[in-house]
Amino acid sequence: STFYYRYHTLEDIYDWINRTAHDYPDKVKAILVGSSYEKRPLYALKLSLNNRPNKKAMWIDCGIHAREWISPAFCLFFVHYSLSFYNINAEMTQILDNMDFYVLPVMNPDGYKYTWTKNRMWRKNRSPQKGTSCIGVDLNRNFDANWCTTGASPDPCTEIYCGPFPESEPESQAVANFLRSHKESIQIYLSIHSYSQMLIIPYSCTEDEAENHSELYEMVKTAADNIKRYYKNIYTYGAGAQIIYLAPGGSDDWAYNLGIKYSFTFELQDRGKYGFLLPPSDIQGACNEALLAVKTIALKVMEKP
Ligand SMILES: Nc1ncc(C[C@H](C[SeH])C(=O)O)cc1Cl
Ligand SMILES: [Zn+2]
Ligand SMILES: [Zn+2]
Ligand SMILES: [Zn+2]
Ligand SMILES: [Zn+2]
Repeated sequence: STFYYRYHTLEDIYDWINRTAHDYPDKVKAILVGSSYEKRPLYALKLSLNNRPNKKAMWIDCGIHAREWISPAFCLFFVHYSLSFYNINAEMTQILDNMDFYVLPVMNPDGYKYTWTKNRMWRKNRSPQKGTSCIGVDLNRNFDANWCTTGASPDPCTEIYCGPFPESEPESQAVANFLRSHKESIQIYLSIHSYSQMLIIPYSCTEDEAENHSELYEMVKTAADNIKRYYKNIYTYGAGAQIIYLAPGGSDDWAYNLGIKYSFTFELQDRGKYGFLLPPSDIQGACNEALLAVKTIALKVMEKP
């Protein structure tokens, strides 16, 4: 169906979440992990296609930044692909027999709604701030990882506002709480963003190297090589502070420091031609590329002794 190759309103995504959980009651569970500032629910879908007990899990969040519409599109695509190709695609079957997935399709629903109704280029959440009419916190500067140092701003009127304190926002707090309470089973963290076609590993919040840097680097290099080989598209890869910018308070760095040693941020298509306004005709290609990177990383982690 063409459903997965179009962008969807927040309401349609909520309907899709409920329908998917309803249609696959023994494989998919909708977990309410929290709510947004404007009291919209934050649902994560737990995919468990093989009822082998105590499987490790991968966490994937989408839509932390409102204008990055390809991100939620990938989360929907990924859930659909997993359910449709289990016992059909060998690699996906191997992964799903070994690993559960937690997929949070829209981490910033208030912001996402706002991009459909008021301002397509909105990035932050929609929480009002004291002493100013400026709205919103950059949720990817609100996590407790070198919080609000160079690369974030204490000014609520900027796009990279870190918030009044770490985890000040209901959305970042919900994700941090869930990861804290599931850190024994969640082995891989992945946050989906756009644009610029990058596969980012820790750290972004400091120039220091992550302790398993060479292992993480090898994983994203292999993933980027696969994307080049199968889809003729170029993704750059490496530590955030090296390849994009020094920036603190990101979810991937925080998850890494929590102990989730396989932590990644993907920046999907494109490289600037359309940027955040990636046309629906490019959704399929962007999602296929991201899926290949997810498979590459999942298989590498499974191979680890
Ligand atoms: N830890 C991080 N990982 C990735 C990024 C890049 C995204 C790209 Se939109 C951002 O700027 O929030 C930023 C940070 Cl702070
Ligand atoms: Zn029913
Ligand atoms: Zn739980
Ligand atoms: Zn982003
Ligand atoms: Zn981005």
